[in-house]
Order: sequence, then structure tokens, then C-alpha cells
Amino acid sequence: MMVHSILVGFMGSGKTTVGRLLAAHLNCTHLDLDAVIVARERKSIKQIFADHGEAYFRSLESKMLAEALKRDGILSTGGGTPIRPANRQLLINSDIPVVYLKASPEVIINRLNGDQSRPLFQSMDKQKLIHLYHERESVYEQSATIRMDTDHKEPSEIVRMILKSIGASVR
Ligand SMILES: Nc1ncnc2c1ncn2[C@@H]1O[C@H](COP(=O)(O)OP(=O)(O)OP(=O)(O)O)[C@@H](O)[C@H]1O
Ligand SMILES: O=C(O)C1=C[C@@H](O)[C@@H](O)[C@H](O)C1
Ligand SMILES: [Mg+2]
Repeated sequence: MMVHSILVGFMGSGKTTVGRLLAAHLNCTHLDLDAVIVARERKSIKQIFADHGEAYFRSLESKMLAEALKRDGILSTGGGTPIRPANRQLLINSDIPVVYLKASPEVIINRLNGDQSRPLFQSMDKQKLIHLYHERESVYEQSATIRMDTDHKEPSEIVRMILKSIGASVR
């Protein structure tokens, strides 16, 4: 058995929120890669970054991605998961629909306003965030089989759209 679909996208695009809802609809397991890492390390993402640095987090993320792809259910990745070419290759080779949840930088900033749990988001002003956003856009595009605009859409509506399109996904 393999995962049914994988969600990728920038921080705050809704991968965790939509993934949980989608799995509930399909009555299947939801795996959240960030949550898997937090459980394994018994530390928050913020604490892992603070104690060991981003490189340590990224190696764990790659390792956990390979494990997660062997499991059944919906997989929500972290916002930076597709940055590593090897991770992108794993996603592309998985033959599972990869959904890029897209949200504009303005919407992302609004959604994450006051967030204390994302070290990268916290470390950036608006201009830096927009820069990172544009740097990563093509990485999400390359990893995904389907792109979905999530601005001004309720998570439940996004779930409906995904359910409709995963049957017809073409890479
Ligand atoms: N479609 C949406 N409409 C409104 N708010 C949303 C939507 N999707 C997510 N949110 C809100 O945005 C915040 C971030 O969502 P979520 O944690 O699902 O993002 P994420 O993509 O998993 O981020 P990360 O990459 O950091 O894990 C949450 O407060 C969530 O409720
Ligand atoms: O976009 C990113 O690089 C990140 C997104 C989150 O999901 C976490 O994986 C972490 O905060 C890093
Ligand atoms: Mg998440």
C-alpha cells in the first residue's frame, strides 16, 4: 500500500490543515512530516532549529520522507521538503499525486500572523519572505502533478477540489 496523495507548498499554504481534513474524508491515515520529526525528536521544530540548526533538521526530514512514502494515507510535507533535489526525486518517483497548495505571500502572511512555531517565518521580514517565496515557487511546481490556488478558499472547498482532481492527475 502507498500514500494516496502528497501535499506540498509554502509555509501556511494549508498542507497540515487540508491534509488532516482530506484524510478524514477518505477515512485513511494522515501523516504530517513535521509532526513525525517532532515526535521522533521529542522537541518542537523551533527547538530542533535552535539546538541543532537547519541542516540537522533537513537531514532528518529527508530520512523521514523516505520512510513516510512507504506508508499508506495522506502525506503533508513541510514547507521546505521539496528544496532538496533528492527529496523532489522521491516525490516525483512516488507515482502518487502531488498537490501543490498555492497561496499568495499576502495571504500567507495573514494566515501566519502571530505564529511562534515556524523559525524561518519568524526570522524574516516581508521582503525576505517574498524573496524566499519566489525562490521556492518553481521547486513546488517541479514536484507537483496538480496545482491548486487556495487564496480565499475554505479548507473544505480545497478538499473537494483535490478529491475531484486526483483521479485525473497527469504529471
Ligand atoms: N484555506 C485556508 N483558509 C484559511 N486559513 C487557512 C487555510 N489553510 C490553512 N489556514 C490556516 O493557516 C495556518 C497555517 O496552516 P497549516 O498549518 O495547515 O499550513 P502548512 O502548509 O502546514 O504550513 P507549514 O509548512 O509551516 O507546515 C493555520 O492557522 C490554518 O488554520
Ligand atoms: O518552509 C520551511 O522551510 C519550513 C516549513 C515548516 O513546515 C517546517 O518544516 C519548518 O518550519 C521549515
Ligand atoms: Mg504543516
